Amino acid sequence: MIDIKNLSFNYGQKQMLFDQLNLSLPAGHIYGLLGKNGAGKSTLIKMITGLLFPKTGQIEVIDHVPQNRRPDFLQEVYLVTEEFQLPDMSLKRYLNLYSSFYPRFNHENFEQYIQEFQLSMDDKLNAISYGQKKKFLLSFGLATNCRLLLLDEPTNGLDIPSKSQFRKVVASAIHEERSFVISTHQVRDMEHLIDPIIILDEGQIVFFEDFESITQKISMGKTKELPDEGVIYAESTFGQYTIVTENDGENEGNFNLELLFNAVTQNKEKFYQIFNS
Ligand SMILES: Nc1ncnc2c1ncn2[C@@H]1O[C@H](COP(=O)(O)OP(=O)(O)OP(=O)(O)O)[C@@H](O)[C@H]1O
Repeated sequence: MIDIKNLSFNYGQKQMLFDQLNLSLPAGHIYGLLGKNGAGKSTLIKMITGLLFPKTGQIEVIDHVPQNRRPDFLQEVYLVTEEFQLPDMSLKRYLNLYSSFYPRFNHENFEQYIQEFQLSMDDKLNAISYGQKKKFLLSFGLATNCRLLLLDEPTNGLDIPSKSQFRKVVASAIHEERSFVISTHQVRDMEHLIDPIIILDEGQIVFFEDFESITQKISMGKTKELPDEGVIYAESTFGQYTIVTENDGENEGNFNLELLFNAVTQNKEKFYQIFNS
């Protein structure tokens, strides 16, 4: 669905943000795109949707070159950005105007989603809160039935109950012809939703693994004493250590996405070795 080859990109005269980046994302998954501030997640998403163009290399998305921005590409891609502006009109009017750009827009689903998020068709888009606007955009994006949905920090601004509603509606909307890419720092909101996990660091994809292979190859746990050997990464918290070790095959173990992210970004070579041996 997304094929990126040897992508290089920099803003203006700045140093390279991506240097020969390669990434291939088949359909049917909810990809989690993680990275530190400034790693380039939003930039990569903009390139996938054709809002920014590569300096060198190729990007192919749903058999299209995104930068051509052809209508038959745009009707298959929906991007919910972190910051956005909505026109001064009701949900109903917005729906009447914009749903026709998406040939498979499902009005019934849209109504289910906004009901789930406790919005009303008569709500005015400029008279609802940031979190409510976000819920509206998520509902609209999911209901487009487009093949690629990109969500940049989708749970920012959502209250606690809405985060689980978000997980529920997103999980219900994925199928094998569709892909979602979710870029986020809110890793706790995404546990058990995003799979595979992609980590972008210093211009490269440093980690790209599915949940099954992660839990097969590494385990996470707590201990009072740090073992002499076998620890890939450790964090000290409240008088004990949370550790990541190679899985010896006996451990079912807990899974903690935040710990995985910290471990990978601090010990890239070791993770590369474990997952590529
Ligand atoms: N319009 C721009 N002009 C110049 N530099 C930019 C522009 N937009 C982003 N950058 C720079 O590119 C780098 C990547 O930015 P980007 O927003 O893609 O990162 P990110 O991973 O999404 O960060 P965050 O997690 O903070 O949202 C940063 O160093 C940023 O300063």
